[in-house]
Amino acid sequence: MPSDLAAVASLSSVSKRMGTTLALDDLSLGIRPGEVTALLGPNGAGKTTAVGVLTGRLLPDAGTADLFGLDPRRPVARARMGVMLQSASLPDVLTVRETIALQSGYFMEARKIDDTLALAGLGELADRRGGALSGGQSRRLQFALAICGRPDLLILDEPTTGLDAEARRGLWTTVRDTADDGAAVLLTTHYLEEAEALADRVVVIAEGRIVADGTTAEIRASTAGATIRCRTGLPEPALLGLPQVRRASRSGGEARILSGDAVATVRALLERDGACSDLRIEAASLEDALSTLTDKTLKEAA
Ligand SMILES: Nc1ncnc2c1ncn2[C@@H]1O[C@H](COP(=O)(O)OP(=O)(O)OP(=O)(O)O)[C@@H](O)[C@H]1O
Repeated sequence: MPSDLAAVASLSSVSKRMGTTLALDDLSLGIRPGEVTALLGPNGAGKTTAVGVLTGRLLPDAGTADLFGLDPRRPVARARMGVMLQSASLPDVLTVRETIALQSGYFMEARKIDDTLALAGLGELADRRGGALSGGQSRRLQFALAICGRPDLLILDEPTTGLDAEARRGLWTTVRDTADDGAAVLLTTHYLEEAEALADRVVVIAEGRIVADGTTAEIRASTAGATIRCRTGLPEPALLGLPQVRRASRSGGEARILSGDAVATVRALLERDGACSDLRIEAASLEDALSTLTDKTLKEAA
């Protein structure tokens, strides 16, 4: 449920250079309680860097980061946060239960170990040693470590990469429940279905800047358009030349056209190819909306 409460963590006009790349460019973002915020963007957009600054792992070159009103490097602020990064080393020799018990010991109000095991889908693996876990099972253990302390802020960097469909759905349920219980959740993801299923709010970034911020429906509407599919003999450049076309691709005999005005595009398409068949028009998907948004940024920057 979206909240009007003040942000528990925020970046204010943060810029951060990583090597030669300006990974964050004057970026401001607040994460609110009771809300799942999804950070979406293409590879290299700056998502992990934003998480790094928010969690105190990276220092901003300019601007400020704030975690529960404190510097994110302060242990007292970090104690209220659960984090699952893209990679983490887990103890090889401890069992899953022992690793969770060790981490839970740092928190005053940790969940019961059996509850954490169940929430992360690890009940049957409780006695397996860390070194014997598969990739997906290790991800589940990292998730367990992020949630075991009942954090007020849960940060998940691409949490479901490598998880099977059942584990992914289980994680979504726990993440949703965590936000419904009042915690703030920030997750980065490449999976649009994940943002659609989970997020109250989607923040799209490209080249270190925010290019859209709203619900998934708002983001789709902000690039209002339609996807046209049909069988046509027209080559890609001819499709791109039709009125209002933002992008076009062909696969086999089928063309897929993203248009800002489906009627104008289809009218011209039928004029140019009378043999066009199997014509279907759908509302643009979130994926189409995102590529339009991030493409636009790249073009404006060029
Ligand atoms: N340690 C580093 N040294 C040099 N450049 C870096 C470093 N870390 C990140 N970068 C660059 O900073 C930019 C932002 O990277 P970041 O990892 O934040 O992107 P991302 O949105 O998380 O990408 P992905 O979706 O691929 O995980 C990229 O161009 C990346 O190459």
